[in-house]
Amino acid sequence: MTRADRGAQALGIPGGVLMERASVGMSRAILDSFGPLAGRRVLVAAGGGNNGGDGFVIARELYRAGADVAVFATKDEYGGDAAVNLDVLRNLAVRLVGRDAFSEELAGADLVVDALLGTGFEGEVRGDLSGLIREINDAAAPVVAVDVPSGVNGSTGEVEGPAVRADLTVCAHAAKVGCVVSPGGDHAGRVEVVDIGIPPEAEVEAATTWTDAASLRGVVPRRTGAAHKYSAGSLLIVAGSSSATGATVMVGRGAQRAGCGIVFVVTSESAAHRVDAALTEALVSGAPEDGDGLMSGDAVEHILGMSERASAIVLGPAAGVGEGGRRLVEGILNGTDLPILLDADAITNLPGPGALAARSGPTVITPHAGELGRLLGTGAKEVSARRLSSARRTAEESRSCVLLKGTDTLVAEGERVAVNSTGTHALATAGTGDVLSGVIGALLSRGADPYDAARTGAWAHGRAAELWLERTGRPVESMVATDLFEYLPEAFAELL
Ligand SMILES: NC(=O)C1=CN([C@@H]2O[C@H](COP(=O)(O)OP(=O)(O)OC[C@H]3O[C@@H](n4cnc5c(N)ncnc54)[C@H](OP(=O)(O)O)[C@@H]3O)[C@@H](O)[C@H]2O)[C@@H](O)CC1
Ligand SMILES: [K+]
Repeated sequence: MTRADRGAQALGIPGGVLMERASVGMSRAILDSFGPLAGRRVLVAAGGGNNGGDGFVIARELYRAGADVAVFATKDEYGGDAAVNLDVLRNLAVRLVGRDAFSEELAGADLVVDALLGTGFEGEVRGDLSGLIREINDAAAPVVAVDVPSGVNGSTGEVEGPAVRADLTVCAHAAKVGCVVSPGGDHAGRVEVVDIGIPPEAEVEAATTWTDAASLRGVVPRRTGAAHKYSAGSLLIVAGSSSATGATVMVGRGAQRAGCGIVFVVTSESAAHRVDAALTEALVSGAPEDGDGLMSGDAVEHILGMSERASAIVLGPAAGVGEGGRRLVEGILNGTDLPILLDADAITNLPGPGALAARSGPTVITPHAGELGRLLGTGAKEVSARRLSSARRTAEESRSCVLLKGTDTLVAEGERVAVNSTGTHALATAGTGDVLSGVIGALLSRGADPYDAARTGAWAHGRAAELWLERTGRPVESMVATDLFEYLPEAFAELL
């Protein structure tokens, strides 16, 4: 955003013009959501930078719409465009209130506009601003955040102290990373983006992008006229144990619904017949197991033999954690250059992200915060607090593609990070991760590169859950992972 903004000014567009366009657009979005505001009381809390400057213009616009507007400005002296716009307010019947009147204004407000801190903020909120933020969060009135909820790091989504909880965040030019990546994203409420007139010459390629349907156009591999089952992608799934067959079945069915031509499964010897019965179209075989019914390190030879018929491998779900599992993962990683997705137990069986760096074949890992916290040795809490940097760091150290699960599923590879735009709380249920592994595995088997396979898989998986909600009208709590199979084809259809 900073580069785009500077680029626009370097082309000769004055900063004040950008501020005016941003704030007029934001005001329109505010009126669309909360209007009409004639006769209603609006309190604008404006900080000392350009975010506060936006607040001054919004105050003027909402005043023009008939609102009774009060403005509290944190600074005595302003400079630049913010000063110009504050001076305009002095000529209007907008009330400029001091800190002593802030709490009373807040109590009487019908709407609060948070223009304290925007993209210029990082770290922890200093001084009296933290008190203001706490008061805003305790107030009854709905809150609109300007550009970023104050206290949220707009570039990372990290939140180190108090941060505004908004009902609506109006962003200039593009959704800020901090408004969509958790925990910042959980503070933003609904996010609306307003055009501020940045010309294409000043556009920059963002390292962090939003995975929506448009960004996936042309990415999903198609089956050609002459396809046979192998050319349509053949996936080898190595999963499950004598006491856990469900995960294996869900990976398999997810892969089939994502267009994989043929699915092979290797699971524990004593579980193979049950998986075979549940996966009609797949070829299932059993591998040597240990006394606990987990595939043992001795299974490697059988698996590598099977892999000769596959174009990609999914390794992990419910395969067990321990010495046998570690030998299994190590043997497969070293034994083939096929694209491999590691999930669940396979991730837990890795000694660290560096263990993947030596692979020459493409690798995807799909941890949740707990699994990634174990892999990095930092713990789930640290990963949840710093999702973007945790995913980036893992991608760098493992030289792999990392999909970090969550309400804001992140896909990181090299310098790039994609934030998924689909999904619902319905997905917070057992087995959905297994389905996701199958979907991404299928895309890998069909020739998609890891980054595209992971972000397409995340999008389609989330979209299938949304479609289930839309079509059935049932409460989110009642979805089970197998419900996704019926809606995955429709989700993919939206991308084709
Ligand atoms: N043309 C443009 O530029 C456009 C910009 N736009 C708008 O400008 C916003 C960016 O403006 P910005 O760069 O002025 O930064 P901003 O978010 O107001 O923060 C600076 C203030 O925060 C303060 N502060 C910082 N850290 C702090 C801390 N830890 N704890 C407490 N305070 C802290 C810092 O205080 P200081 O360090 O100076 O004491 C200073 O007062 C952007 O989000 C968008 O809304 C749009 O209108 C489009 C056109
Ligand atoms: K703000």
